[in-house]
Amino acid sequence: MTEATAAISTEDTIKVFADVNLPPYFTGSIPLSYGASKLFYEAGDRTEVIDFLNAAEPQLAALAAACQPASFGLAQRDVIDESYRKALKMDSSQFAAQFSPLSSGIMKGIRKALFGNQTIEDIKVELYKLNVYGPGSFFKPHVDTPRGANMVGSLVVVLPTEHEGGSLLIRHREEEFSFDSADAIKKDGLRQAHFVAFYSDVEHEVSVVTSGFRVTLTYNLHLITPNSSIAPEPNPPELSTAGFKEICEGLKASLLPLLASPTFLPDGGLIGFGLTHKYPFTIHTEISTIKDYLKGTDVAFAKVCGDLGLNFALKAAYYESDNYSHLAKTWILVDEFPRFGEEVEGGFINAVIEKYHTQIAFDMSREPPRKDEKIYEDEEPEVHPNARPTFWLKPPTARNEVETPYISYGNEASMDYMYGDVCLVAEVRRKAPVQTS
Ligand SMILES: O=C(O)CCC(=O)C(=O)O
Ligand SMILES: [Fe+2]
Repeated sequence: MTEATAAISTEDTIKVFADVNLPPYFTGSIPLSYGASKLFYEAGDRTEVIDFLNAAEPQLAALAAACQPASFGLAQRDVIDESYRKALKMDSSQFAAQFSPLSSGIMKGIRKALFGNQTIEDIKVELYKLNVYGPGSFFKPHVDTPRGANMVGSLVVVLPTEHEGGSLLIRHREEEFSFDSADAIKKDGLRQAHFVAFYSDVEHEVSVVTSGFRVTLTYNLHLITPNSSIAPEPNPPELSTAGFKEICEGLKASLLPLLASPTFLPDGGLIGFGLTHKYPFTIHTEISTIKDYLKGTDVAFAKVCGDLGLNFALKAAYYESDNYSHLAKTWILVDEFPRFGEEVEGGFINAVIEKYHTQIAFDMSREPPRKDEKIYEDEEPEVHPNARPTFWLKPPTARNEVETPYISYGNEASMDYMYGDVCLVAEVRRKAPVQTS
């Protein structure tokens, strides 16, 4: 490298570094969809509601009347000084807003635009106050008082009300940015909230509101790092988690000796668990995705299988329903809900076995037929040649029953239904016996 190019590139690089300047704010608008526009607040001993998609002057005046004068931080104290800040505030304990920066997607934008998804685990948003700026209100230039060591920024959401003035001015590195939310709100027909998020070190002010009411929700943005003093989520009470752990331990303690016993499924087989809870799905749902939704004891079954190193999966289980129940020993277990566009010949079960990847389970856990029960020769349970011996440790519950319609073929084609149940099935493997010749 020659000296000249080295000198030029150094200068260039220095210039690039000197000029780099990311905006210190993130702004945008968000439609206040149905259900996100209402705010409930305490007014004396009454609870009032205001809908920001339809807020007339008297309702805004009533909201203002329920507020208190807004203070600001000066030398570690909260002071009220109307020559510096003339505005009204309501503490977050006094109101509930349906609007949420999380469900509206604003937080996703803030994380991306202002915090670059670096090593930051998360940015927590905390509702701070509601502010009402009536005619003549303003807030002179200031930097927000840090509320906690991890506070990294503020989010201001201006709700769609008719007003003039009240621009938010942001200053950073001799640059000024102005957000005339009043104008923007008017332009989109009072349907959208406008927001600005900015870093904690950024100076800002609110210019004088000349008419109407400017209503804002303000939020603190906190940085959550592994070492931060703010816990991302409070730890749950001891009891609730201990219960789950104990259940898993109990299940494991009873399953382990069974698996270790040489007489239990000596050549391997399947163990099944009927689900305790009901899950929302249709025959178009991919069965494996239901795993993510398991609750309560159902998660416990899955966890125990996982901990014991058993392969397990959710399956749709069907049995021939026209057998007497004590003969219904053969189940078929399928990874997806069977669907037939074509006519089904030779019975549903056989058609599923033919068309889908199916495990055939021979139920070992049912009582054998009683001695005094009359069994006809042709009712004897037939064991399918590929059937695997199976124990239902908890029988299918029909709680997650799926109705599978199909056209059965007979003298006349007719519509038939099979009922299956979603359950958890785990594989019990035994070492293959040593071959002797
Ligand atoms: O209402 C606004 O636009 C910002 C108010 C503000 O700066 C504050 O509450 O600290
Ligand atoms: Fe501020």
